[in-house]
Order: sequence, then structure tokens, then C-alpha cells
Amino acid sequence: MPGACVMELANLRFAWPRSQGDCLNIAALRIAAGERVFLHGPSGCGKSSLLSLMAGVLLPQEGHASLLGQSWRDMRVAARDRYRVDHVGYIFQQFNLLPYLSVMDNVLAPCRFSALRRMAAARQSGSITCDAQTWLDAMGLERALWSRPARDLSVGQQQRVAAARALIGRPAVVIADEPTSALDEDRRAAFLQWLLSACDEAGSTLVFVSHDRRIAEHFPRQILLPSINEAVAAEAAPA
Ligand SMILES: Nc1ncnc2c1ncn2[C@@H]1O[C@H](COP(=O)(O)OP(=O)(O)OP(=O)(O)O)[C@@H](O)[C@H]1O
Repeated sequence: MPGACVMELANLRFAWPRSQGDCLNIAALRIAAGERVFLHGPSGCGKSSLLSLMAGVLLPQEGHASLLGQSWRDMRVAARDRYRVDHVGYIFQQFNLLPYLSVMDNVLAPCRFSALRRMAAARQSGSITCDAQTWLDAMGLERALWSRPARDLSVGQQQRVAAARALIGRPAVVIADEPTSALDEDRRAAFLQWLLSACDEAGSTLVFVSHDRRIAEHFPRQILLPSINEAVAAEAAPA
């Protein structure tokens, strides 16, 4: 049984400033609570732009994008930023860790900005530090690394820290933009298993972007974002 609607896009049109045409033109897309969604398509088709619209980083020129029933357009910039950190854990392709901060402090960062995440983390695990430990353990990150600056870690280790940071405080949605592109095949498979299990544990909906169709089989729902000329998001048959 699909859960309540977490994300909704309707009659959405988005164009980058000074671009020739529309980047995205999506009639309808709904993502339900607890879904595992694999979003794919060729380079430049608009996957990262779509994630930014889902997370309220960008606003469409036309149509509607909402998270948990709240339209991004109805919020001012500061309110959008707060709402995003409250409800979205974002894993970036380049991790975006603060290199001079420890692994633990990087993971705790969302709790510094979001009272909601802070309270959820403390309620679930007893303290925000214990919640950070939960997710670092869930992502298989060795304890000896937790006090090290993020810049000392390997690419694969940094990506796991980024995932733990996304999961702390159990946000409604985890968005992952090409999180495995810098990992070799073994590390990619392990990262994916850790992330899927951790999202189950957190009860977070997962929207995962990748070029790599081999990953698709791990996701019950796959969405193909065709080239911008076709300008329609279509549900793809399972790979
Ligand atoms: N900041 C920007 N300003 C102007 N145009 C942009 C900007 N970011 C992306 N675009 C354009 O929007 C289109 C979609 O880009 P986007 O990064 O969303 O695609 P993508 O599917 O994620 O690509 P990739 O798989 O290569 O990461 C591209 O034509 C790109 O050149």
C-alpha cells in the first residue's frame, strides 16, 4: 500500500535563465511516503535540476512543486531553507562536507540548523550524538574515523559520512544526486545496500539519481527523465 504523498509536482515548467527552451516540463509526478525511486536519464536531461525543484532550491516558472503538502512557492527564501533542512537530507555528488570539521561534526550539522531534526534525533536515540553514531554505524564507517577531519577520509568514506549527515534526525525525504559516481563497483554495491537499509530504518523516502542502470534493479520504482526535447517525465518499465 503506497503511503501518503510526500512530493508532488503538477503542470511544472522550468527553464534556466537565458536558456533557449524549457529544461523540464512535467505534467504530474507524485512520490509517496516510503518509496524508493530511481531517477535516470542521459547527461544534461535535467535530473539535478529536477532534484533542486523537488527540494525547493529552484522554483518553476509555471506549475506547482510541494513537499509534505506545503508548496515551495508559498514560502520566502529563509522559510524554504528552514523547511528544507527540516525535511530533506541531501547527498551531493561531491559530498559537500566541511573538510576541516570532524566526521562527527559534519554529521551533526543538520541538527545545528533544524530544531525539528535535533528533537527527532534526541527523541529516537537519547541524544543527537547517539543518533549520529547510529547512522555512522549504519553506513559502516569505522569508529576510529569519527573524530578525524573529513578531508582525511577516502572518497568512499566521505560519501558514507554525507549519507549519515542526510539521515540524522530521520528526515521525510533523502535525495541522493549521483552519490555512487566516484565509487568503484564493490564500494558502489556496499554503499547502496547501506543506504537502502538506513532509509528503511529511518522511514525516509529515497529519491536516487544515477546514470548507472545496474543500480536500478534495487529500486521498485524507476522514472526515466527523457531528453529535454521530449520534455516529459515518463515512468519507465523495470530494467
Ligand atoms: N546553473 C545553471 N544555469 C544554466 N543552465 C544550467 C544550470 N545548471 C544546469 N543547466 C542546464 O540545464 C540542463 C540540465 O542540467 P542538469 O544538471 O539538471 O542535468 P543532469 O541530467 O543532472 O546532467 P548530468 O547527468 O550530466 O549531471 C543542461 O542543459 C544544463 O546545461
